[in-house]
Amino acid sequence: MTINSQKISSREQAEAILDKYDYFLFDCDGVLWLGDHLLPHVIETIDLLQSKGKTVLFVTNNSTKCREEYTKKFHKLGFGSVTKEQIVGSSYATAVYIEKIMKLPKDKKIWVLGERGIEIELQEAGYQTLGGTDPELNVDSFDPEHPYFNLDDDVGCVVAGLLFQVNYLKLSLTLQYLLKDNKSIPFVGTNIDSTFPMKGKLLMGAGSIIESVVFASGRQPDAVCGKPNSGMMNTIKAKNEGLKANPLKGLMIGDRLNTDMLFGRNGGLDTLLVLTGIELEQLVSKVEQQPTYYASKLGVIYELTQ
Ligand SMILES: C[C@H](OP(=O)(O)O)C(=O)O
Ligand SMILES: [Mg+2]
Repeated sequence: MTINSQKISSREQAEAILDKYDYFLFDCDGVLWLGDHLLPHVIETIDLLQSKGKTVLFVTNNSTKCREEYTKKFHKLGFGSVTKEQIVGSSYATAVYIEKIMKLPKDKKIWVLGERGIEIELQEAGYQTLGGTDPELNVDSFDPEHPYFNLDDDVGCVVAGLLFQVNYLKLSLTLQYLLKDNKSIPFVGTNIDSTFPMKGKLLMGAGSIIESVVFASGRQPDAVCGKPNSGMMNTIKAKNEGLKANPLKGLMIGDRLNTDMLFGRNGGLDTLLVLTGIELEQLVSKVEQQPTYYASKLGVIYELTQ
């Protein structure tokens, strides 16, 4: 297959990108950073865009942090001016979905298989969460008599996402709620990423955690809210009228084809794949739907324009 995607490797190409787009949507893991390791010249690239008056948004599928915690991470890593309003995470997208689309009544509780980010966003939306990071669940040995096995009849939704503190009890309790009431409690996933990029390694992604309870319960999630779900794009467009009116003024930058690139394309935006995370250059020519552009890393936009 031929490559239709344009590789960003000259000053003219980088400047053309700066001229053409008003909205820059950035994926985070694999684009800006790998864990706490900042990728080269990303701060300079973001500063360059902001100095030109571009709208810069951060759209991450990583549900382990809420928007508030991401703001702190941005500041700690040296992105001085980033605000909570610029961040859209899959944990926030999940809370928006449950509140606005599913319209789960606020007196219902939500069982969480995941980290703090999910709990905080759901609590900010007005829901009481169960499970999640409750220290009661961090046990070394499995006890089928654990009090949590007295299932709470007020649980009206199960949310599953990326979990670092995985254990048998948390997975088995999630299974109980997925099977409860003839499998009728709504089941929502944060995102489908099979893997998670860490410096030089591929780790387990949220999708792989979710798949374990999918397999055990024989159920598929009723919704998965992160990229490429269009609900997340609609949330962004609702707050950015110019992007809604003219999606081609937007560029989605990411490191994964089946989430970031699909999300941008489905939203009507152009796309830029960077090769610092999940995908390798050889793949660009092999996929049917190629990104509009690709680049070795995000920082080339800054480097080529200096
Ligand atoms: C890796 C991904 O985060 P993102 O790349 O969307 O920031 C995820 O947490 O599954
Ligand atoms: Mg990524």
